[in-house]
Amino acid sequence: MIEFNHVSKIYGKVKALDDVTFTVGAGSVTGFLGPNGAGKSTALRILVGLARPSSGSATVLGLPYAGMACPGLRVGTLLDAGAQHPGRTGREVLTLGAMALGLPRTRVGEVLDLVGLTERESRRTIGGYSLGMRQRLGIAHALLGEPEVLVLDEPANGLDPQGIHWMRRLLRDLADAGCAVLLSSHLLHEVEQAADHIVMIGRGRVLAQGTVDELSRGRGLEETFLELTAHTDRSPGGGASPGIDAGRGAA
Ligand SMILES: Nc1ncnc2c1ncn2[C@@H]1O[C@H](COP(=O)(O)OP(=O)(O)OP(=O)(O)O)[C@@H](O)[C@H]1O
Repeated sequence: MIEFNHVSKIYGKVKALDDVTFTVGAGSVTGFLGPNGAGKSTALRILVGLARPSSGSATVLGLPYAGMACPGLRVGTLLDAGAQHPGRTGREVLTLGAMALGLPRTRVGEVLDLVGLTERESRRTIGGYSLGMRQRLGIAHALLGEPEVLVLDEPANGLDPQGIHWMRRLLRDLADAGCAVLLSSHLLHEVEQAADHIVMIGRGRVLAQGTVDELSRGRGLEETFLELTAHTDRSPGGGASPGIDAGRGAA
């Protein structure tokens, strides 16, 4: 469904991604977990054709995203909920999206219901939306085409506890219906509760991957995450530790 095949990306002196290989299968919620600057957004941008890999390839449903006939119908994406036009109403954004995908306008009401935005909220301009409402709108937009694959970058940012619970349920239901969901986040507990598979990334490299149980190693995912990412900080003073087998788990 989603395949990263030895993807590397170099920006000047920064190796944002280094030989990243993993797969997200149908019917799975895969958490893409890593600290700030680990390379998560870069990987998702490459997946949906917004950036080119320096080497390797990323495909969705067996094809490069840019090579799909109408990717919006099969692949739902939410990369930056804050990037929506503040002067448009939520309903306008969704109506434009539905029209671009050749979908009936009735689909707008359906996705609004799915994400819990009311009719009244949908008629307000996005400039007045909370971040949580923008996230819901972004998810509604991603769901317009009833996609087989869903790619979400930090979708829980700004959601309150009820919102996070709702999103978890939604992603589970979508996966149970056969959707392949890739959920990028640096929020460990969000990913732990929403995902069945985890890919941990640090400093551009896959540090480990497997089921939540496999990576928890009987002591909790947080311990594994902290151990593997402790020395992968890209900020000043951070640096890779020779004690970490950065290739562990990479297929
Ligand atoms: N367009 C770019 N030009 C130069 N460097 C970039 C660019 N995009 C990303 N980088 C660098 O690549 C590295 C990975 O960044 P990326 O945004 O993919 O990480 P991330 O895991 O999504 O982080 P966060 O959780 O903070 O969003 C960082 O060192 C970042 O500064």
